[in-house]
Amino acid sequence: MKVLVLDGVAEEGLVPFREEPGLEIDIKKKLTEDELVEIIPQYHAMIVRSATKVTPRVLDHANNMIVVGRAGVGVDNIDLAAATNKGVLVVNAPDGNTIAAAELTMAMILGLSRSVPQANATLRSGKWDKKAFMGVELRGRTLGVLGMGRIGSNVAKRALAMEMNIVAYDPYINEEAAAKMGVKVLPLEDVLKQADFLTIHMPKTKESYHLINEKTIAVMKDGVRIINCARGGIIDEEALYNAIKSGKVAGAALDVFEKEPNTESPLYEFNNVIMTPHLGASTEEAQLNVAVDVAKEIVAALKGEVVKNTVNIPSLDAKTMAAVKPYLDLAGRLGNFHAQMITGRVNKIELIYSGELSALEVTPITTAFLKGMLDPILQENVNFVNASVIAKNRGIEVIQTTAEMAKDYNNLMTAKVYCESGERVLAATLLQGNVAHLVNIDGYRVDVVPSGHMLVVPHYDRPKIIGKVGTLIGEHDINIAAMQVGRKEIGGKAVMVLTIDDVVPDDTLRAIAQVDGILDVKFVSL
Ligand SMILES: NC(=O)C1=CN([C@@H]2O[C@H](COP(=O)(O)OP(=O)(O)OC[C@H]3O[C@@H](n4cnc5c(N)ncnc54)[C@H](O)[C@@H]3O)[C@@H](O)[C@H]2O)C=CC1
Ligand SMILES: O=C(O)CCC(=O)C(=O)O
Repeated sequence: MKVLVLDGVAEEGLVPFREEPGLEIDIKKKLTEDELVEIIPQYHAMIVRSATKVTPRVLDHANNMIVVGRAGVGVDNIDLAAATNKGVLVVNAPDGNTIAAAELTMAMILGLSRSVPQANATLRSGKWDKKAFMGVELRGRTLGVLGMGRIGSNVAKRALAMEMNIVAYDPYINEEAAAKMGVKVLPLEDVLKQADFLTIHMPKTKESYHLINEKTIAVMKDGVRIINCARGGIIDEEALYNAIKSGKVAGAALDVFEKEPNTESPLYEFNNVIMTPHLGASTEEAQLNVAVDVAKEIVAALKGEVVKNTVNIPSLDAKTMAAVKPYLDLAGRLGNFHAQMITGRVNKIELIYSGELSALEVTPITTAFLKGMLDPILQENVNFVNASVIAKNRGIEVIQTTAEMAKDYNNLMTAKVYCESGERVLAATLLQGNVAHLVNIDGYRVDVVPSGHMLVVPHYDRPKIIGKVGTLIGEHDINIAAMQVGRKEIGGKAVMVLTIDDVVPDDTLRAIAQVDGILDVKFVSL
């Protein structure tokens, strides 16, 4: 398999690739979208930092791509919807550069409070100008933190050591944990009102785009200083320009910009604005950390192992993964079995998880069912990443419910598929040794290991029918390995499941279907 490494990801961090036999690494600096589109089909994985834009067009050509890794936190340069649709897993390395970004933020806060870069520049131009650089102390001043995640909380911790008061806004934060740290969580407006320094540490999303704008700046204290080491676009740069010009904002420190690279901006006009070229993660330690972390994740993804930091599918910890893993195979088989039993458009899928299963994280099991069912039906590549999206895009309603009791079983997965030709129900359980057993077909009890070639034959429960089917199969030299009949009442409808050693030719299937008393015949191969 081939891995493409872009954007100057630290080469010394790529050890996990070099230790993996059969992986080839291509390291390239910067490619245009056209260049990327041309070479991308040959790669199975790719690592980027923030410079490369992984656009829908790039992904559209990434026909062998399994995983895209971001050596860092922010994945706003990767089109997640396009990656998911294409079935490409996106992983990041969210922990490795936290301290680097938090320390740059502290440098920005201190730089703003004491005008270090400006004083340095003035001195170098030959002026000993003490009067121009009267600073302010941080001790006793209030730092407003917007976004109290990994970086925000590390900034708060460091600012507390500088005896600042910390107020924070984060709608998704655990207030108790923040309070224990000595941070007061407040509504946005209160944080804006109280902050002497305001620092941003949230992702750029629809909600956070231009969160700092003319209106929110108007709420802030006169003389506030604003720091953004998170993402460009969270601050409306025009509104910031006007607020600095009017003196409302006493200073700003920006590591990130709405458009990057950014070498020209009206903000360059002001001496009280400090700007750095997206250096938050640029420490030797952070770059080594993120490269190692993302390379490990990519190796795991390529080997089909548990991946921790998935961005476009929910990640599972090792314990949860171990619990659900045997059911993924069962669900995949059940889905695939269904795909071969139904005819016509599927409208709705209802999955009921009973018994022990009801206590598990069942969403990945649902995904495994969808993959098992949709993969044989659709032309497009269906995998764990895109199975749910594909179902949704095709208007298939997927309902998953749980029930504590599973009647006669410790665990039972029941899959009801509603399609144009009606409703079909299959139920399966895991018995000893984690072996999947199909235990119900359309309400008829059976006990079949869903594997290999099978014939499912609904029929009337009358003498000679089973014998005729056996004869027809035998005439084609096909050996029957096992047979099961499920019926609800004597002489009513029944279902026969034959496990056979070979593929049954179409003309034999037609001959079986014509036997008097046979209602249908389906050949299922797993
Ligand atoms: N300048 C640079 O080189 C670097 C920038 N970053 C950026 O810093 C940001 C924060 O990174 P981490 O702390 O690692 O992420 P994180 O995911 O640990 O924390 C983000 C926090 O923001 C909160 N949040 C999300 N939407 C919000 C909203 N609308 N309002 C208020 N809070 C909101 C979340 O609840 C979370 O607690 C990211 O945008 C990341 O891309 C990260 C590393 C380096
Ligand atoms: O890779 C970098 O230099 C930037 C890191 C960053 O912005 C992030 O991790 O979100």
